Amino acid sequence: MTQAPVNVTVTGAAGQIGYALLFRIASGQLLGADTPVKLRLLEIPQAVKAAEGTAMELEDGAFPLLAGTDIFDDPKQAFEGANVALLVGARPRTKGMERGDLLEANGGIFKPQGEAINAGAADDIKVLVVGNPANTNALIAQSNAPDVPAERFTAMTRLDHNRALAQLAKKLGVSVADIKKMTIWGNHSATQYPDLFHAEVGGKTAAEAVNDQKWLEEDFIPTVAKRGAAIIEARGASSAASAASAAIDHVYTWVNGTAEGDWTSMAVPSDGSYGVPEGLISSFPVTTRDGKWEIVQGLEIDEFSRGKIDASVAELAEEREAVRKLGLVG
Ligand SMILES: NC(=O)C1=CN([C@@H]2O[C@H](COP(=O)(O)OP(=O)(O)OC[C@H]3O[C@@H](n4cnc5c(N)ncnc54)[C@H](O)[C@@H]3O)[C@@H](O)[C@H]2O)C=CC1
Ligand SMILES: O=C([O-])CC(=O)C(=O)O
Repeated sequence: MTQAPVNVTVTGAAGQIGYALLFRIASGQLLGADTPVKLRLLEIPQAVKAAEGTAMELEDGAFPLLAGTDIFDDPKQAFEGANVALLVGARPRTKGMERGDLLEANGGIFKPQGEAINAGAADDIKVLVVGNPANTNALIAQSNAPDVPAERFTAMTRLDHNRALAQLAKKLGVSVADIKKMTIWGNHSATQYPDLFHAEVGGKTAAEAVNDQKWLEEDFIPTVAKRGAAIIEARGASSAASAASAAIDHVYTWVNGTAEGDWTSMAVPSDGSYGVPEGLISSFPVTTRDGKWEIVQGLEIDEFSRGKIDASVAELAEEREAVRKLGLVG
């Protein structure tokens, strides 16, 4: 271990995603097998004891890369010196709810956390928001951290991206590793648009390889977009291990780069690309390199895709209006 440990702050550490996530971070899967990490866990006071139990188990894992675990119930302390922040802590939805129904309950969590990041995080801070509604919560945190470059705030659509890879691989009888350039556009909600017109499989676009517009429209898109609800229906609780796995993938790719000839999906602050209003945190195809992301430019968007992207972006604009009214963003 030659390098100084990277401070990783995880909120909602005693929750179900936290339980699946922390051990993978400690084992080196978030940042790489050569990077020691120091965990800073944030919980609400009532859940600190449970977080302490998880910290005991982390200790019992004897992870060579884990340089220590500290637990806080104060965001200011938890984000002090943070290099990476995973904002997971929020109420999950239950059967019959849409993620947007959580806006009021969860929105209030992300304003003080944005302020705490602004006040004390390290200069190279990278933030991933997982707590729902993830895109708009990321917008709230970002708007309350005016001294941190906006591009350091991202939200998670990697789980949707992974779901899209898995569904397509199953349909075509190929491995997920054979699929490149998958894109999720828009909001992490039922309006998201998983795009098969730019994804590639065996030298063709995925849409050509599937050659079945009815499946694409009536099966693939709704299956991916409503997978979270299907998991809640089956498990009685929302996705946890797959969400933790996607959070690991998101940060690992951000830090370590996308492969040549491929890209990933991340919800990032729009610069106006593809007609998405500036400032909305919307999912795009992105490449990453040297710890920075860039929106893939120049893709042709046909009428079908345009309609789908616009619908999801309109929902993001509505969510922004709603949190403006609640005084959570300027
Ligand atoms: N973006 C995505 O793809 C996904 C997002 N999610 C979302 O992630 C969030 C967490 O899900 P779970 O771990 O299943 O929920 P959970 O209820 O098991 O755990 C949430 C934890 O957050 C803590 N918490 C609440 N307010 C907090 C605050 N202000 N500061 C720190 N911690 C706080 C709670 O005490 C609890 O321990 C939910 O909003 C869920 O909808 C879940 C799956 C996928
Ligand atoms: O659906 C939910 O509420 C949890 C989530 O975000 C997902 O599984 O994609």
